[in-house]
Amino acid sequence: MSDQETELKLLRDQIDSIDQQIHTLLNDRARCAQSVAEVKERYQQGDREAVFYRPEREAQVLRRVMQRNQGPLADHEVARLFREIMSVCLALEKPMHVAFLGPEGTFTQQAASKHFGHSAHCIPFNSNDEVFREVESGGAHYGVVPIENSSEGVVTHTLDLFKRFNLKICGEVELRIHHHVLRVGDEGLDNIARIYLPQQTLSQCRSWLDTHFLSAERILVSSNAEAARMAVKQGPAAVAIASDLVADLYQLNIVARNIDDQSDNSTRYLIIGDQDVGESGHDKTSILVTVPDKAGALYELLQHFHQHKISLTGIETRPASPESSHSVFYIDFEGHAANQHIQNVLQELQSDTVELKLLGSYPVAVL
Ligand SMILES: C=C(O[C@@H]1C=C(C(=O)O)C=C[C@H]1O)C(=O)O
Repeated sequence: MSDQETELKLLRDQIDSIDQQIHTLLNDRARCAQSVAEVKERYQQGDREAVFYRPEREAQVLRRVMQRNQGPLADHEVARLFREIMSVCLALEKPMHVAFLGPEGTFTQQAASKHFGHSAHCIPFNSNDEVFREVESGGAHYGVVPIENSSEGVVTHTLDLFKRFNLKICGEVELRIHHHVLRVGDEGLDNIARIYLPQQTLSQCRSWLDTHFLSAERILVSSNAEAARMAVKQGPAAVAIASDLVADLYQLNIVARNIDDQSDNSTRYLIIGDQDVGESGHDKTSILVTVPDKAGALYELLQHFHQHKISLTGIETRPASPESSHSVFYIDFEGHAANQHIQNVLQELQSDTVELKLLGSYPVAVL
């Protein structure tokens, strides 16, 4: 055996022994999760199913993993591993069904996998309305819907769905968005006649497309996956703008990478469900408030937050309805509704508003 082989053998024996320990520990952890499930079921009252998924606990586990990490593995890499470990443990307790805006390969699907890990069963739906409906009817445990993109702003349609459906926000997840140019064949960026892409992709990559392909025809489609389907169907004259995942799914070549106008382009998604989430120690609360359309209404609303020193993380105005004399504000702020000072502000807001809908308190995104 050469010196190199001897040294490698020693190290690989060490790795084998560590793997064996990790393996035993993983199954020990899985057994604990099974016992946790038994306890949850034993204490469940009424005929509702026990709540197995606990976002606040998962956020705490992930935060602790990142805090205690000493390397050489990067914080987000160890957290990603633990994310998957919790995903398999939860699946052992109860397989989670998660609805997302499809088709297969959307950024929303990536967000769902990032949040729940790969052991959750993610099911595509044709619209965000259908995702809300599926969760409300109990067909899926949770849903994942886009709420805000760093370059495009808030997805107002999602906000409006919270008025129509009685669902809670159980979590949030942020996803870095990377768009690429996908194509059949190896012609690089030459001879492109048509570009298939959805509207939101055009908004996020417009300057790059104007600089590189001003003359190519732009054809708007319903999703990045649909763009890829068209690029496959039409051959090398057509390209799709989509993600790595879509490139893999449709076996297209990536001929230009990361064409997003904002290098840190990211989208925030909300996890919707029918569950009140406990405190994780670093939480956010979202509310919908309806106020009369009068001068100073927003000022009065915001004063309550100012007085209680509560930081707002987002505020968006939505029209109540065309004939209404009310405005609706969607407000996100730091803190959990179980905290006394948040309860105080909610009470004050209640007496100042026509309607206050508490959409939920949930852990601030960890990954
Ligand atoms: C084990 C539990 O159930 C689930 C699995 C978790 C885990 O694997 O750590 C954490 C929270 C829950 O989503 C628990 O509630 O503690």
